[in-house]
Amino acid sequence: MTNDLTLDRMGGASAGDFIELLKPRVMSLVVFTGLAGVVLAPGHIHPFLAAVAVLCIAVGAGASGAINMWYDRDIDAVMTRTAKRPIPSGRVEPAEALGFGITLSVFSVVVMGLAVNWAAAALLALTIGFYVFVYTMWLKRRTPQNIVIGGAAGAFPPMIGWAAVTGSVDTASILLFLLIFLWTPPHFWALALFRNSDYTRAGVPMMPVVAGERATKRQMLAYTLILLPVAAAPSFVGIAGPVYLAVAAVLGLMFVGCAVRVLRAVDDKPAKKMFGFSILYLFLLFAVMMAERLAFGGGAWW
Ligand code: HEM
Ligand SMILES: CC(C)=CCC/C(C)=C/CC/C(C)=C/COP(=O)(O)OP(=O)(O)O
Repeated sequence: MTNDLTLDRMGGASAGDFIELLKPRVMSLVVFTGLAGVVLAPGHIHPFLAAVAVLCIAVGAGASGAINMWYDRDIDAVMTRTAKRPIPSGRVEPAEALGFGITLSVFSVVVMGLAVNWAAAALLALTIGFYVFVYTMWLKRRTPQNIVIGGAAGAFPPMIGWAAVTGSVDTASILLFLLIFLWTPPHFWALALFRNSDYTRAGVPMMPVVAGERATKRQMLAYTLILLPVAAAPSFVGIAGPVYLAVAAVLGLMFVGCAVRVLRAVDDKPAKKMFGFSILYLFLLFAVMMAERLAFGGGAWW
């Protein structure tokens, strides 16, 4: 027996390789926003069921990441950032990854349905399907709007968490969806700007490849500006209060500042900084929303 994951072989691949298929770093923030949906929703859920719901979101998100890696194995092999992934580097067979992803997808949806409710399960299934079929298989290789439309997949988790508590979709949960939906283009295009050569080599029509750097940067600025009122809105529909509003305003202006610096930049540095800040921005917004809710209770006091 050994604890070393690399020695813990499963049909030629290590357990660590299968964990890598779940895209754990990207999915951590997805799970965090899903947890926020659970915390912010009105009503009560048993803490054990809340944990099951968040776990199902985590497993479903990871599973769809594994299917994405199966489908994208050809382009992942030619991009520097992704070439060392388990499938292109030959550590995991494509069929193994696909089977792993499908099994975990079905498992996450069925457990969510049986243990929590079928509204949350249906939304989870929709999200997995959106990431796999709409983003990965349909849009990613066809249009520079791939991540604008496909980005909806990453925006669903708070709605899934919310539905786990309420069994429904509400205006407030749609607002949380909208916040992530509008955040995704500046988040991703910041990365695409400094990974432009990867996407060009792989023939993926990301916005900087197709429309050029200048047009991409202008659109990023537009999205950060639209985000300002949308990110403030939770304080006006009862799911956040004045502390969140102040934080959203400051972080929102900083995000706009990042976009302005990217627009003026002659090198990659500001884009790299903006990508890092985008993750901190979304994490802090949802953290403060949750903290304020847990500290002060419902939105009626606002
Ligand atoms: C269509 C939408 C999205 C696209 C195309 C996208 C794309 C990417 C890419 C390509 C990376 C680099 C990953 C790597 O280096 O392996 C990344 C990183 C990241 N993304 Fe996104 N993303 C999207 C939406 C989201 C959403 C919705 C979240 C969470 C709410 C998210 C959270 C993260 C995080 C936390 C990282 C950093 C991972 C690390 O530490 O390396 N992304 N994203
Ligand atoms: C079920 C559930 C909750 C799903 C969440 C889905 C989700 C997080 C979607 C976000 C989209 C995402 C991480 C795209 C990565 O782009 P890519 O796949 O083009 O990135 P890559 O080049 O790194 O493979």
